[in-house]
Amino acid sequence: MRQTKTAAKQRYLKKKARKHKVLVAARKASAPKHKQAVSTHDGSGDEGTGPDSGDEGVEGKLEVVDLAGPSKPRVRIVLPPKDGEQAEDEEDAAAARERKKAEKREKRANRHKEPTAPVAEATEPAETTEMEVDGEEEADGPDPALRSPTPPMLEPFPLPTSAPAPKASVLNRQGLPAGLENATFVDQDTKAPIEGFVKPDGKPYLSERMKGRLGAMGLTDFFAVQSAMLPPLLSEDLLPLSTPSDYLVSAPTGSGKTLAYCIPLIETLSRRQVIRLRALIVLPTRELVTQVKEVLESLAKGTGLKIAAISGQQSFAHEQSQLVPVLLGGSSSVDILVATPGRLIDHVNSTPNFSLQHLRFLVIDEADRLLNQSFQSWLSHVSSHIYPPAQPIQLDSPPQPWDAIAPAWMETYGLTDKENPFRERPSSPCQKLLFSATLTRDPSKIAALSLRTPSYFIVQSSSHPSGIAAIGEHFAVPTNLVEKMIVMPPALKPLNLIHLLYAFGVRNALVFTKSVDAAVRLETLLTFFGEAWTGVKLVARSYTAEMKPGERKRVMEEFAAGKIDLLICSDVVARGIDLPTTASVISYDVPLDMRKYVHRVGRTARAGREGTAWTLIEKQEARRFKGILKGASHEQNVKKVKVKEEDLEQYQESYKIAMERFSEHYSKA
Ligand SMILES: Nc1ncnc2c1ncn2[C@@H]1O[C@H](COP(=O)(O)OP(=O)(O)OP(=O)(O)O)[C@@H](O)[C@H]1O
Repeated sequence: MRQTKTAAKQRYLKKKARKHKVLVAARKASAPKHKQAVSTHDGSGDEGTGPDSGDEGVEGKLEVVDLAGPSKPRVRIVLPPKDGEQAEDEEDAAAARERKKAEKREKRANRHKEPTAPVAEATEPAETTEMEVDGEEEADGPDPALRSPTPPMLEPFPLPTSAPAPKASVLNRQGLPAGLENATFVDQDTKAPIEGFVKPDGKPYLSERMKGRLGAMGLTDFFAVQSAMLPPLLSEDLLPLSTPSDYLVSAPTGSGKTLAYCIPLIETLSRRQVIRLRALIVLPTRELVTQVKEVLESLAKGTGLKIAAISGQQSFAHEQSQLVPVLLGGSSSVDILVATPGRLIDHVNSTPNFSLQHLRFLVIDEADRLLNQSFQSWLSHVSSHIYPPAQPIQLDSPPQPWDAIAPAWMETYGLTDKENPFRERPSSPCQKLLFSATLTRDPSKIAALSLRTPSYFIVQSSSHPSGIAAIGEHFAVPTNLVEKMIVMPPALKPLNLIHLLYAFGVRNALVFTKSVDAAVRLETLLTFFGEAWTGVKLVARSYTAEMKPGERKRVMEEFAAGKIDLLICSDVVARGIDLPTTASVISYDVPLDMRKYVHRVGRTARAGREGTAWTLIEKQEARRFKGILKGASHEQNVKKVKVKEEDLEQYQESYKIAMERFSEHYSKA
């Protein structure tokens, strides 16, 4: 035994000497040609990944392992492991095997991923297995596809993570107004009959006219957010004696937030005598501006209130002519203005006599979005026009009666209330109301609003509350929403979508893609597929911000009328848009964060209806998506659905034809 060991050792030392010679020869030979040495390898220059040197005389591999510089290539000999002395080499070999596997996987994944099309080649051999469709393994460790094929010395690219929720005391110190760290919770299932909606003293909150309007709209009961918000908002007068409190309201998508602020606005302002701009509603998109204006007009019938919208859908001059009567300073042609922030600031800056000094209500709907994006610093602009400036205003000529100066502004105009000289200077009666399905309580955003004695209301289901852990942000989805996800290899994503449509019978669906371009391409593919498919036909249309307003309106109407089965869009319609016929939402591309997820899925299951949200997840995205759900304590709500590879085979032939046409179509374009 001992002899055998000694003989082995001698053999080893001889080999070592031979290798040393080779090493010296290699040093000499490779010094000027080190680059070439790399290129004859795999091109990566990675340690331990190079192929065999091909030197038959040496039991091992000669590798250029590092390029310190042109004059100093470092070469090492990789020997087969001996008697456990080369544990490090074993690790190297294992690491190399892992890397090779990862490289193969990456190559396969790259073959699946056609960079310009929204789909991958259907003809690619499907590698789906039960495990992959299930995506189960992500729960235990990193997705193998995510194990980086890049050299091990590189740190993995960090994925975004949510910051831990700050404590209430910290939020207070950072400037969150008192009252906001403790929310009032309202059960989403609460309902209040409109007929018996009366004050504690038995007097009705609503006028007969308003009740008539709500009846005409088919409403019999108030939803939770309405029954919670109407009493405090309807208790104040048109010009309250004390300054009214501000409110922040977080309620799920489709829970009726629009009426929760439109009804009090109309009821309060219908008592006005002269027209002043007393309510301003700010919304992030044109679609929402139009939608809310329509709701207001419907509620305001018979009041004489004037409502206008400024969102850039009409020319600037036309909008100006709607807002201010010519030559009359401080006056207004409208009582209620619905606006996008950018256009609003344009008018504040450029429309003569346009003034916000009379505002009684400032409503910020989709507040988190509007507060998170600066939109030309719209909020500070608006704030500086609601409150009178500290210094007196220098006028070219003395103010005239028709200048219609708001009481709160009189002093700065050099005017005093002569009839009541002892009266305190009235502060602005402007009441701020913030609404969203994903409202932020980020102090840095909220502080800019200068809220007065604010209260915070959260409407959520008592049966499955969600997202309360994060004090900074609250997420809730509609009670009747069913949430599902399918995890699949990227190559099979289009076929999984097709399966949802043709086998699961998903119709009246909004499909979300990551970009406008992806939406248009998916529409093209589905149209070609539909033409090749011999079974049931369906109509898919893309809906993008690039379409003309008239075309967008027509497409919306066709979808609402059930003439379009599938409306494919980017996140432009994810917020606020109310299309009651939407039965399903499909996230063809995974939403980037929880907020986007909540707004997308909230296009269905609105106003107490049923609805299903599907999320299609490429295998390598699964871990991240689950992390997003987990961060909002929502992972239990989304059920995983398995789709077997054999179920997709039936579409292969039509899909191949569709892909050929698709490639032809885009090669011509
Ligand atoms: N009390 C009610 N009874 C019946 N339907 C209602 C009631 N209140 C609102 N609705 C309907 O519910 C739907 C959703 O309302 P709304 O658009 O205001 O939701 P939302 O909370 O603003 O949603 P999102 O956060 O997505 O903007 C609308 O079609 C609206 O007409």
